[in-house]
Amino acid sequence: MAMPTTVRLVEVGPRDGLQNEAQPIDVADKVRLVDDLTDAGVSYIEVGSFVSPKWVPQMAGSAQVFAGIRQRPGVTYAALAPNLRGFEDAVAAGVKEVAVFAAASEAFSQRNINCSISDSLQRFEPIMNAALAHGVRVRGYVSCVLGCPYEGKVRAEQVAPVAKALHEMGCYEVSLGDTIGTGTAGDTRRLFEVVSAVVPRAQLAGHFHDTYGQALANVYASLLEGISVFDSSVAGLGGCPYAKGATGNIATEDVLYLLQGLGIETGIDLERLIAAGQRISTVLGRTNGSRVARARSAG
Ligand SMILES: CC(C)(COP(=O)([O-])OP(=O)([O-])OC[C@H]1O[C@@H](n2cnc3c(N)ncnc32)[C@H](O)[C@@H]1OP(=O)([O-])[O-])[C@@H](O)C(=O)NCCC(=O)NCCSC(=O)C[C@@](C)(O)CC(=O)[O-]
Repeated sequence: MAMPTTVRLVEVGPRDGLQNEAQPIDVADKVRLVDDLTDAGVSYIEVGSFVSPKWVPQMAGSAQVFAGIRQRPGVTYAALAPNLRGFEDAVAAGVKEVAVFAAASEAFSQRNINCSISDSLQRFEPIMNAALAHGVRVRGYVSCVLGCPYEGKVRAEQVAPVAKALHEMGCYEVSLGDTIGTGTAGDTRRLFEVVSAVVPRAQLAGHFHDTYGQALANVYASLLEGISVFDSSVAGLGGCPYAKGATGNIATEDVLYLLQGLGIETGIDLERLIAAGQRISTVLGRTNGSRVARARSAG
């Protein structure tokens, strides 16, 4: 399998990253983060979520964030939508791309979106129809692809039918999420081998959390499997409110450094990205989760 020559990074820091913060974050700080990421050359930014504020309070101001950001032509500014209500709110906020999210584990599906996997897939159907009517593109997520906080190990054979269903209902890309960051490079290779039998590799993405320090190895393993889209989070922000102990996504700065070392271009300016991550880390009063950013600021 040839390694891809170009990679697209999906920046999920403003959404996956900030959704898990305990402290309130001002809309202005969220807007500044998205604008900084735009200025760093990021081509895809997940800005927020149109979910119930009772479930994820931190995403409550997403419409205001969309109203405040500078949108550069050619950059995708996306949001999560768990149901038709969320989709309609997203469209009203001017969102042109949404993501629906399912899980490979029943227990996580219940805890995260309060329904079974099969009910969630049915709930997405009206979103797909409405999206088609509004010219909105839909990306799909499958959570817990390598492990579940409630059920333990998850087999690739559990992931494949969920990814297939999302692809068949019209998601142009399906991102496979190692929500709790327990997966290894071997697990990752097997996952993509199995799932690519039902969804083409060009329409699959990898979404790795770094809880066990394996995320960068898993990105490399995915590259060896021909995967060329990765979700990452500036400064390694994040976690998941329904996956206790899960740390942030792999830091965008660290993936970028890996890719640059492989001669793979992304269009992102590493120094500006580091500055964006440092600024939001300071606002949140947290240690920057990017090893590359920490090393650069120490030097
Ligand atoms: C899906 C629901 C809404 C079901 O929640 P529910 O309680 O079953 O829904 P409901 O239809 O019974 O509605 C309950 C209340 O929520 C309201 N409501 C209903 N829908 C919306 C909406 N769209 N926006 C705003 N409000 C909404 C609705 O109006 C009602 O309000 P009330 O009458 O009680 O005042 C809920 O479970 C939910 O919002 N879950 C979101 C969970 C979430 O955002 N998780 C994090 C994202 S997933 C993730 O991080 C993983 C990922 C993608 O990064 C990949 C990985 O790492 O694995």
